[in-house]
Amino acid sequence: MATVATTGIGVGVPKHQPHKPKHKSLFLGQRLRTRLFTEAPCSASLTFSRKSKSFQVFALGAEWVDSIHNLFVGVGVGLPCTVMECGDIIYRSTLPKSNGLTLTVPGVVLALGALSYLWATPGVAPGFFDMFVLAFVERLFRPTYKKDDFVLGKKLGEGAFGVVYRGTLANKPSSKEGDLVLKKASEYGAVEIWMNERVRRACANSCADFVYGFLETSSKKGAEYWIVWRFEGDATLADLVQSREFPYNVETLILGKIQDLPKGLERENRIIQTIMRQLLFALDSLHSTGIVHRDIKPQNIIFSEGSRTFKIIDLGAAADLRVGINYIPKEFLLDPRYAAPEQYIMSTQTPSAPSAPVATALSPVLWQLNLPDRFDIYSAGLIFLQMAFPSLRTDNGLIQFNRQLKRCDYDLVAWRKSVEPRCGAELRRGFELLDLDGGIGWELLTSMVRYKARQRLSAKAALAHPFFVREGLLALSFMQNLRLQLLRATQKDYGEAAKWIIQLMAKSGTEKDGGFTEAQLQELREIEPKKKKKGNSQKNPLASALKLQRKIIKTLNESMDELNRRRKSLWWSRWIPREE
Ligand SMILES: Nc1ncnc2c1ncn2[C@@H]1O[C@H](COP(=O)(O)OP(=O)(O)OP(=O)(O)O)[C@@H](O)[C@H]1O
Repeated sequence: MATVATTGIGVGVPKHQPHKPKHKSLFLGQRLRTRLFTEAPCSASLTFSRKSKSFQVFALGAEWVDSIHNLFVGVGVGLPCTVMECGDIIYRSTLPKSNGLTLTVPGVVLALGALSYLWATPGVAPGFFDMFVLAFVERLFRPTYKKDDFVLGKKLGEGAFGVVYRGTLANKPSSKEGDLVLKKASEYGAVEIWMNERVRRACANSCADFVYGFLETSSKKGAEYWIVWRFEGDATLADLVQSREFPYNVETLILGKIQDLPKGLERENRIIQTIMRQLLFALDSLHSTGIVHRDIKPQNIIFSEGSRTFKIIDLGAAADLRVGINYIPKEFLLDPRYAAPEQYIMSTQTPSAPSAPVATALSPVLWQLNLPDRFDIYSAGLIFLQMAFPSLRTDNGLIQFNRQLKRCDYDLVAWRKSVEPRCGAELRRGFELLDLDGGIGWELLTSMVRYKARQRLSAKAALAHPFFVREGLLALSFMQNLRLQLLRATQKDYGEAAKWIIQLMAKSGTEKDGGFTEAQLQELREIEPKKKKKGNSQKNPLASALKLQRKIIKTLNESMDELNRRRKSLWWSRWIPREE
């Protein structure tokens, strides 16, 4: 029996027929059957007459299996006979022998396209595997805890959403394993537990070592989330940066000893490079799994004494864009000192994430449209600046810098031009540090701190930047130079090009042929920003209608957001363990 597989695009008689039937009626019958076999997406045994009836029943049943088979084999892109050997359906001996899969170029391209979509950031396929296999297995094997298993110690910090304590396991008070950090959190604790669980499975080394999280409800205190980590160390990057010894104090921590090198810019630059590399590495791992932190600042970067690296803490404001958790385009919980100018990680035009499977399926598209990871990159860039310029390490210094940068339209080069001629010794030293090795540090910094998210480097691209290659700009190899050129090319904003094309379209439009004429485009432009003018809406009924329409859409969006938020908080918070 020969197997024929089609998607049903091709219809009709096979292209080559070495043996035509002698009778017309027989020929028509043959056409009908060919049609049937080629139009239905099925595997068919091309046997004659009586058998074909029983085959039709089988064909319906096998339809699903075959549609998947067809997708990957790629048959059906074109007419049937262009993608399969048809042979002659009357003389079975001329039919090709079944030889399993027939690979075609369009089929391979289609399959590769589908695979790369499924694996593109934030990763649809790894997401399904993580949620339905890894999470499940983890739940079966991990130890569970309840509040009474812990003894609370010294308070380490108190934020708007929780209190953090040092603590120990009640049954192992003096062991290293018992050295813990516990956070008692409000409703945002649920998000933090979700993010920590995701991170533990996807990139455990990037964030503080998460132990367990659970919900405790009591009639007295109501609902409380408890989140438990291993104690990583005493110092955050904020503590270390504030020291007069910075960056030499970090060198001792990372290497465990003092280097036998003279103190100076070169050595400081190396230490800052190491800190930035570790921070970007942690960010890259987070972003690759679809999580955007949204609160990157020195206070949330802890030095892990065990691994001698910097790790990220406090995932309470993070958004998981793989499944849409904590992603509400118009809502933000930001530290204004480190927040990127856009304030939102997703365009406010993007509706809130729909149900989890839909959000997951669309996540690569939304990620590419918004590049939400660039929000964290801006914050990391500010940390780089603070490390280079001691005067920006205080709150006041940073706030003042942010004001100056805003005045320069977030253009670091313009900021430098405005402050450098009259700057003091400290600021000058910072510029000198960044100008080492042909200014490669400054180049990286200006690629991270930019107004437009799309123009900022991703964490992965930043890690590939020549700043992290020891030789510096002048000693760059051909390949490194090529990589730098590529980085610069990908940083370019193509928004202007898009505007130019629209403009061109507008110019080519005429009243007769359709398209926008320049005059119409001008009209549209006038409706846009000047609608705030008094009395303008009365004069322009179209503008009033647009305003009303926008208001309705806004209200609808807000209600949908609210509904989504409620629905979302239902499905995933079921995964958070509760104290029995
Ligand atoms: N795993 C850890 N190991 C050691 N110390 C930790 C760990 N996690 C948190 N800390 C300490 O606890 C402090 C507060 O932690 P965290 O930032 O998570 O709490 P928070 O309530 O969100 O605080 P804030 O709102 O101020 O950011 C940190 O600054 C750090 O000093």
